[in-house]
Order: sequence, then C-alpha cells, then structure tokens
Amino acid sequence: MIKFPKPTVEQFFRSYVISNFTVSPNEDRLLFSSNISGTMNIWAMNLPDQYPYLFAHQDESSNFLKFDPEGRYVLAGFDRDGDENYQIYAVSPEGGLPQPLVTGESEEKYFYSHLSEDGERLYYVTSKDNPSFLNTRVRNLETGKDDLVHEGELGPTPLSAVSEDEKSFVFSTTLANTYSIAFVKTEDGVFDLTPDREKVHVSGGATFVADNTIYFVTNYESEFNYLAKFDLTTKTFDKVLEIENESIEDLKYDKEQEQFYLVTEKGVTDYLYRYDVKNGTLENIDAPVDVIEKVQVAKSGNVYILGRSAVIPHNIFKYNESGWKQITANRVLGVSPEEMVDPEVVTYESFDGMEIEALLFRAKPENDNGHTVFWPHGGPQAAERKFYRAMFQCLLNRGYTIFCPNFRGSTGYGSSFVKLVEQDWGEGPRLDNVYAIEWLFEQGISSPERLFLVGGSYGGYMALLLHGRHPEYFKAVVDIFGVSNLFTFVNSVPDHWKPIMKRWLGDPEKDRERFEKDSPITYLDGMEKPMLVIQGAKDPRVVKEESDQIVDKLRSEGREVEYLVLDDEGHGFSKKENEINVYQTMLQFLEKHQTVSQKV
Ligand SMILES: CSCC[C@H](NC(C)=O)C(=O)N[C@@H](C)C(=O)N[C@@H](CO)C(=O)O
Repeated sequence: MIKFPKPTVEQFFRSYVISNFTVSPNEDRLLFSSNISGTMNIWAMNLPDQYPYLFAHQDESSNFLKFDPEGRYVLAGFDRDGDENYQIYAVSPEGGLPQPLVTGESEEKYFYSHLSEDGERLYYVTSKDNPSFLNTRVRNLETGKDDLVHEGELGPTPLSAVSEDEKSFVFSTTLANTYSIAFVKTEDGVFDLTPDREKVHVSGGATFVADNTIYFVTNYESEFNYLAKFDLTTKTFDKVLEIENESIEDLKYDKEQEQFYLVTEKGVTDYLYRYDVKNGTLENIDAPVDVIEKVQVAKSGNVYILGRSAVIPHNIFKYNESGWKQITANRVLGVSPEEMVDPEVVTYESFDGMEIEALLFRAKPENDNGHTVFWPHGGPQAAERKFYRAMFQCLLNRGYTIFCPNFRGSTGYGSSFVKLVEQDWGEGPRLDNVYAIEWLFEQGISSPERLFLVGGSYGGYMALLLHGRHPEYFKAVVDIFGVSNLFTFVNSVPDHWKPIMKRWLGDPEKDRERFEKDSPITYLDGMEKPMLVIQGAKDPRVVKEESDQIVDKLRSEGREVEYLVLDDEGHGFSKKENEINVYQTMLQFLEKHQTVSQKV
C-alpha cells in the first residue's frame, strides 16, 4: 500500500497558538485569539461544532476578550508588534475591524478589568498619569463619562474584583512576584483581606460571592496558595480550603450551583477541582491536559478550559456531567501525540543538597543525533512545565534530547523555593544549572562534546552567564532575548515593573559588586563558543540594547556571533513567519556546530 514518510521538522512549524478565549453568555459562540492565519487575530466558532471563521482582524495579539452581556459588542485588547502597550477596542457582534474604545498615546497601557452586569460601565486600569503604580478608572459606555476609581500607590495596583452593587472594589498592590497586598475599598473604608500586610505573602483571584463576601487565594503564613474568605460585615479573614503540596492558582465561581472550580499547580502539572461552598466538599476532575491556562464557567454550569500538554498543542475543551468534549481541533500538521515526545520527570541533587525537579525529553532512538539541548527557563519566577512547545518538538524530531531544570526560584514548589532567586539571580540558580549539567554527564546522557545551551529571557540571561563562566561544558550557545547586563536591565524594564526591582533583583548602587559578579557581560572573555543571539526589536521587558551590547562587544573581539533581530516582535514570536525564521536559524546553527562524527 501507499507508505508515508515519518514526520519532518517542517510539520512542527505548522502548529498554532491559542492565547485566550471567551464563550458568549448563551454559549452559542466561542471566540479565541490565535495565529492560525499566520498572525494573531480573533477567530470564532458558532457552537456546538461549526467551522472556525475570522471574527476580528487586527494582526496583533489580544490580551482579553469579553462579550457584552446584552450582545451589543465584544471588547478586546491589542498591543502593537509585541510592545505590550495594550489598549481597549470594541468589535461589532457580527465581527469586523476593531474600533478604538479606551485608548491613548502609543506608550500608554489600558488593561480591561471589569464590565458591569448591564454592560454599560467598563472598569479599566491604565498607566496614564501613573505609569509605575497604575490608576483604575470607569468609563460609562453610554455617556462617555470617565471617572477615577482608585489611584495606585506603593506598587502597580490593578483592580481585581467589583461587587455586583458596584459599591466595593478589591485591589492588589504588587511589591514583588512573591508579595502582593489585596485590599477592599468600600463605603465604610479600606480593609486588607489578610490580617497583616507586613508579612510577605501573595493574594489573588478575588471573587465576590455576595456583596459582603469575598473569596480569594493567598499563601498568607503558608508555602502554598489556599482558598480564603473575607467577610465584609465582620471584617474577618478565614482559611477555607487547602490542598496539600498544591498551590491554588486560579478560581472561577459558578454562581447558580454555588461552587468553585479551582486550578492547582504542583511542580510541572496542573490539577482541576470543584469545591462546593455549601457543603464544603472537594472533588478532583480529571483534566484532558496537563497545564490549564484559562477556565470559564457559563451560567448553565458548563465549564470551558484552554490548556495544553507536552504533546497536545493549545486546545479548548468543554466539561459537564457528560464528561469532556474537545471543541477546537488544533493539532500539529499530520503528527499524532504518539509520534511526539512526552518528558520524564526526574530529580537531581544540587550543590547544597537541595532536590531539583527537571523535565527530560529523550529523543526517540530512530531520531537521536546524540546531542542534548540544555534549556534554563525564563521568568525566573516561572517554571518549565508539561506544555507543548513547537520548538521542543522540532528539536526532538531532529534528534536532540532536551533537559529543563526547575532551578531554585521556579514556581510550583512552594513560596520559599520561589524566593530563593530574589536578589540572587546568578549564584544559587546558576549552581543548580551547573549541577544539572554534571548530572547529565554522570548519567551518560550528555558530554561537553554533545551539549548545546539554549535559553530565552531569564533563560537567555542564564545561557549567557553559564557560557561566560563555564564555557567548557558547551559546544555552542543560543541566547533568545537574554539579559546581558544587570545595570542596564534594571533601568530599562517597563515603568510598572520598577517598584518591584529592588526586591526582585537588587539595588544597582548598594549591590554594585553582586550586579557585576552576576552580569553576563562581566565574563566576555569566557564566551569563547559560537553563539546565536535572537531578539525582538519591540521587546519591552528585555530591550534590544541587552542583546546589542553583548553582540557588539563579542564581535569587536572577533568572536563568532550570529545576530537575528525581528523588527515586528516583542518578548516572544507571535507571527508564524518570524517563528519559522527563528526555528530554521536555530536548527541550522545547531546542525552546523554538531560534533562531526555524530551527525546523522
Ligand atoms: C509588576 S510585576 C513585573 C514582573 C513580572 N511579574 C508578573 C506577575 O508578570 C514578571 O516576573 N515577569 C516575568 C515573567 C518576565 O517577563 N521575566 C522576563 C525577564 O526576566 C523573562 O521572561 O524571563
């Protein structure tokens, strides 16, 4: 019979991202933001099962989607070429071209926060007039009247929740990724949701279940986020529910059934639960994916999730008493999950005896080229998890094994572990990476002749630092928008990040010595291996100057550095053409530097 060849790397280039979704109030339509046409746009499906069609054309990423409860419009946020200066647009319910609604100067940000039950008042958070701490305003969509609701102070202070009577407002002030204070502003005054704001903790996910009762998640006096409650009548805080060794990261309320859907994070995997508020019962729901990125509960009680697994790209699923149903059919061109690689979860011991978890994607024997890609993740207060990355499956198809350590500072292992990277970007986490590499050598998985180093953002920073300080471990290095110089980085981040920089990274004056020691640019002499640097010109988080300076300095010393700049991208590659260019350039670079005897 007709025989088909095994999947080629080009097939993995043809998988698409779904970055957000919403379902209409009567569940007759699903909207989602995706690059299925090559650029990010808003697509629609008439439910239950109809073919997707283009709903709104803007050629930009959308950070939120919201249906007017009365069906008169759809709201969406767009930035420009990845600059993350999101502004708010309205789209006709029939779809079309988004119309500017709450917008301003190109460098200003306007984030959607809340829409009143009648769809007439839009609450939003803006950098206008308060770029570091952010202000909350409300716009009457009928009259155009626009009022200040809250002026942020101390740190960026977005609006988190609004009571149904629109008399109480929950805000949260971010002082660090590991420290945010939630408070409620009412006609009676302002009250913190947790007992002591001086104790370092985070609070999030505030939800009014009644005008006087707020549920939220916090890790106040705990390692992991749990469900808590604040009673506005008695002004009391109570712990409601904790799940051992799991951190509740998202909660969505089903008002009709009086139950919460909770997403917890444990290491590299997420879990989904249903919690019944009336009788206090908790039920685990087996999810179809390992990582859940968004949950929406419809009035009917149907639950919609957006998620992915290592071998399943982004898809949207619906859950009810009949079980799960996959709504979107996003798949890798002609490749089944079985033909991809699911990672092993392994652990190794670091320099101080701490146990570090990592993902090991082993190339299939028929593809194996003997080389390994070492991938320190970005963030750094994030983690490498069991989610689909087209880049990983491309590399695996070409025969590379991939190793991803969740070094100290990663999320998913408790708040003490996350804090270990604060004011220590380059010592403890670097040594965790060094011990991971030694472990790979001890296990016979890799050797210095067969190891490549690739990282993005903080991962790019770590790639540069490891390259400069430990070049003997690697054949070649790829830095994707990595921080190269802590002195320049600390001053170039977005304005609303600036209030957290001291706690996160440190003070360039007081910590001068440490900044010097932990800046990759200090170790130019060590950077002797071939390097590829990739950068989005519009990146607002790690600006192009971070890559320019390392490339210029290395080139002036005659080192081998390739430099790929994408003019219309920010902190990531959203346009398919650019993504393919990045993968092809990276694959060619790695191929060029493979150990000759091992090339397949
Ligand atoms: C006002 S908070 C600014 C920091 C930000 N926090 C959140 C909650 O988003 C943050 O940690 N961002 C990182 C995910 C990030 O973009 N880090 C860069 C630079 O290190 C990266 O991707 O590694």
